[in-house]
Amino acid sequence: MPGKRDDVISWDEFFMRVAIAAKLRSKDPNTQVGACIADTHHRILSVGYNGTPAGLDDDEFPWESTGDPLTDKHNYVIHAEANAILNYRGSLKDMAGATVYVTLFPCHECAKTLVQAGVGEVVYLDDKYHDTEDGVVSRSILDRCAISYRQVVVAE
Ligand SMILES: O=c1[nH]c(=O)n([C@H]2C[C@H](O)[C@@H](COP(=O)(O)O)O2)cc1CO
Ligand SMILES: [Zn+2]
Repeated sequence: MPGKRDDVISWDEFFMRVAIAAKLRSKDPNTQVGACIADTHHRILSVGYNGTPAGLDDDEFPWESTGDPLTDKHNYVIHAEANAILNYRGSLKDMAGATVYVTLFPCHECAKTLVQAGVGEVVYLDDKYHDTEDGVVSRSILDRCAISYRQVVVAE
């Protein structure tokens, strides 16, 4: 077709770029994560990033891995994938078979939450915790629940 642009970005790249944009909102100094959930019709359902619960001021938050349960950031932060699910204001039925684009491979808590939300596929960018125990458990959950996952390469 004359005049038509052919070099448009793919759906994968588009949704991952949305996830990358979301992670730019994260105040975590060590790891920023973004997630974008797209349904089977290529419609964006929701977006999220890792942050503190509403009411807990993320500017005042210490954002440290102290090892002390009461102050350690890991016990307070809501993960990007969980926030993306919680940010959705429609029916969870819409998430059936949806694809989650996430800039970091989901932890085991997010893996099981995504499964239970009805998500059908996980597409991820970074996998820096692949060799940790959590990474092994996370893949075990996704494998046993027959949720496929694949890595994409998108420039950040
Ligand atoms: O799936 C995930 N989703 C997600 O939002 N996160 C967040 C939680 C923390 O704010 C941060 C991890 O911090 P750290 O790399 O310092 O342990 O990333 C972490 C993971 C995977 O570990
Ligand atoms: Zn998680």
